[in-house]
Amino acid sequence: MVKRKRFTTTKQVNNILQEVLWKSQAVRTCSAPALPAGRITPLQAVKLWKRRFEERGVTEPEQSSQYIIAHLLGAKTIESLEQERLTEFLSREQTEQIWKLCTTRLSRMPVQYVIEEWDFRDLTLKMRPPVFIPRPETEELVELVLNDLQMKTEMGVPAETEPTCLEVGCGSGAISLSLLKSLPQLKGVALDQSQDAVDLTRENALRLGLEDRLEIHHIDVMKDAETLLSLIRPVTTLVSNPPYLFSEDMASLEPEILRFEDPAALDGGEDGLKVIKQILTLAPQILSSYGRAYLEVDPRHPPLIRQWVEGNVDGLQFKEARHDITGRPRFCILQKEEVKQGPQAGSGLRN
Ligand SMILES: C[S@@+](CC[C@H](N)C(=O)[O-])C[C@H]1O[C@@H](n2cnc3c(N)ncnc32)[C@H](O)[C@@H]1O
Repeated sequence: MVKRKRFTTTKQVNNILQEVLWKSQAVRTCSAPALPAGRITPLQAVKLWKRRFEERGVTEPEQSSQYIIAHLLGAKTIESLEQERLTEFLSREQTEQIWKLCTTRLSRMPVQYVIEEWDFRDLTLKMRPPVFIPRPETEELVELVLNDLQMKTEMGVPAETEPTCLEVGCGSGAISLSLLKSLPQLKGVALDQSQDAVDLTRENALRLGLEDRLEIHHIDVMKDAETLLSLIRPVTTLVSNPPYLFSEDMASLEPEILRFEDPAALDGGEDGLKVIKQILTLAPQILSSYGRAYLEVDPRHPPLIRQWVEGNVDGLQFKEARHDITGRPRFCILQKEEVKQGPQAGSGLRN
């Protein structure tokens, strides 16, 4: 399968210098560069826009130009197009479309929003600002959950514990929809505090024909915990890529993120743990016995989470931290344990 790859791999890129450059070049209004006088080929357009992006300090100039032009030619990548296609003249309408979308990219809108779709594992998802654009490391989180769930299935899970999943903070639906696509027996519930995210997850579920196995709710876990607990039955899997950036790091995000993505999707408060702590507090009530929670986190988080859970949450055990392909501890796995009978059994947060 031809797949587009995200070029920026982390949420957090210090790009202050580029922001200064961008401002000093006074391209805030992003006036549309003039259309070429004569006819040009896709390859010439790629080159021309790569140069223009470079001149204006747009990140990933070559990939941006290539993805936009490939998209307008009905392909995912330039490499997947035949040489003939790349060297024949574009029509006037095609050229105008390329100019329009590339000019939008000059405003620093991420390419994923410009072309209105992106690939996540084997899915192509609709993308719309300000809903969070899925990152490559989250594909690793899905892989981790799938491996665990597949292992359980192979070991013969009893019928009464058919796999069910709750995702907190579904965004575009990337995680839930990937899990459902790979596991036909899985049913899921996805929620988000953002109505835009809820709408986009619903749209993506419909496009992929997965809507019958995914319940989607507009819920803020910080404010509507009771509504959530009254809505769902205990699930075997709780998964989340929550907002986990430390607030102080928000200002150094690249302009693509700062200007277009919902800050509530990224900002995890002073220590990046605001939403994570709430999810873990609720986890013992959300999970069925021995059900597991899988979280994507900042590399500084795993020891803090372990310590906090041990001191504050009954009935939940920190199992392990897993590393991403770059070797950084980015995923936490926790498991619901049976609590010995007592006044606080299964109640989540300790008093
Ligand atoms: C980092 S994004 C992840 C989106 C998607 N799961 C993905 O991996 O592409 C975090 C998501 O959590 C949502 N979120 C943030 N705070 C929340 C809260 N208190 N309750 C529910 N969802 C929340 C945001 O709206 C955002 O969609």
